[in-house]
Amino acid sequence: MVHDTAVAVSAPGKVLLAGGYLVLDRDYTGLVFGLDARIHVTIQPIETSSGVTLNEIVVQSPQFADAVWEYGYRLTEQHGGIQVVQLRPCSYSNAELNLNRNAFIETALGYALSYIASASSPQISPASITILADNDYYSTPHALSNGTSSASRFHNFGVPISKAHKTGLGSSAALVTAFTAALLTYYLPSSTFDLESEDGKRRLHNLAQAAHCAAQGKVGSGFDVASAVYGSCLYRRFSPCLLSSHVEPGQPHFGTQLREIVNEVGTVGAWDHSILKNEVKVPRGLRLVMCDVSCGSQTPGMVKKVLAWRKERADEAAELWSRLDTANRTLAEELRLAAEAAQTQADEPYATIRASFQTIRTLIRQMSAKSGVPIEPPEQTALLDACERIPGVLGGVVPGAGGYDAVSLLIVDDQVTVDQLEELFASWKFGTGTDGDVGGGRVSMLGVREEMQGIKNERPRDYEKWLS
Ligand SMILES: Nc1ncnc2c1ncn2[C@@H]1O[C@H](COP(=O)(O)OP(=O)(O)OP(=O)(O)O)[C@@H](O)[C@H]1O
Ligand SMILES: C[C@@](O)(CCOP(=O)(O)O)CC(=O)O
Repeated sequence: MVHDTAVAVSAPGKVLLAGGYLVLDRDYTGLVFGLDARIHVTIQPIETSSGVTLNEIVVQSPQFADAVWEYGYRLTEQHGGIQVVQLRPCSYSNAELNLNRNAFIETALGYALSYIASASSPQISPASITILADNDYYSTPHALSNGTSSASRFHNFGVPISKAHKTGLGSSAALVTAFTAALLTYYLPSSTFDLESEDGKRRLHNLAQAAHCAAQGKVGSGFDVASAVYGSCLYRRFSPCLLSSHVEPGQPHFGTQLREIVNEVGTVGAWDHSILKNEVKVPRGLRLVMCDVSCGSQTPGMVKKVLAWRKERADEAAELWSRLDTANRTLAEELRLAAEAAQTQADEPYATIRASFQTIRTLIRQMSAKSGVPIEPPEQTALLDACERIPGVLGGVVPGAGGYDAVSLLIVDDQVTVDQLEELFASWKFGTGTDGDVGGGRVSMLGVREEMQGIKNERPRDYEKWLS
């Protein structure tokens, strides 16, 4: 049963097609595509038959086992914001509760409620929140991901989230962004917050970045949250110091400081990130494809190692990054020009796009060799080379941080090309990687493609079947 006041919001996943590592530095941009795998969040009042209301917010993710989190909340003194505390269902022991914490949900809830209390009213009514993730965020049975199955739109994975194999589409960023947007829309009057407005999106972006960084315990570039809000874009990061100027949640003044940071007023002032949406296009008749290389973990500490190389060999790194940045921006530009051209080039269609992919890959392999980090390891080189031999594949890269997790391809959007890729993957055996735990995995195409739109208001009734 969906309540009249219910709110539903969805946010897309991401792929950083070009600009991995460079985007950590404000001198460079990242070419990020939103993906049409979304995380959907619905929020509605808790119905109590007895009329007794408790200060409780229940969050559930019904596709997973043990995925119910109950929170109590209270307004702290001296503008410390709203403190949320996970409640322990009677049947749980303390040990079990520790296992069941969800840092992304808990942090996003604390940050959003603190902002709401400071920006509007500290009266927070009890609510029930349901999270639903499109199936491609996690490795699923083959039939599900290629859409040939009649299975549920939101597959029941039947395992705890920690046991589900992620495909790297940025579930935590899409979750934090959709979750924050749903809370702001539900609790704030529409005169104070409107998701459709530029100002609403900007405040959502700032708040979701703050919560996501706090939950993951580090300040990354934020390209994933940016694309969850804005969809595909050319992204330049915010200065990390913007988020180091507030006290911890619950401490005096946290609520006020958070509101000032999000609203870009007070001592911190305006955020300096940039989002260029019009610079990013995919020509008609082409599409992005994501391939899940389910064959082992990514080497931990890749970012640390690349940055250590950059520090140690500053001149070498600066020269390489400058060439890589030019190649990345050229790819974005070539895509945009081809998308805006009235007709495709007759003789050698998309030759410049193909060349851009090749340049990027060459430079990434140089960065891999110089830094000793397997960004495009030999196994991925072999896979990408094989994909690129298919005529309808214009090019491919190891996206984001690279490694052994995934490849992204730009292909001609036709069945022949998809069939040829499926055929290639059916017999492809991924080789053994350098860190010992990689090998023998299969490659599969996810059912996702690029998505231009970011955060979106949805109709709560569309999720009725999955709400308890
Ligand atoms: N459907 C979901 N329901 C509730 N929490 C989820 C859900 N999906 C992801 N999460 C939260 O996000 C965490 C995974 O986030 P993490 O940043 O490790 O991965 P990711 O964002 O998917 O990966 P990547 O950055 O490689 O794209 C989970 O441990 C869980 O806390
Ligand atoms: C290496 C980095 O630039 C990209 C990581 O991307 P992904 O999580 O592999 O999609 C890190 C960052 O931008 O925060």
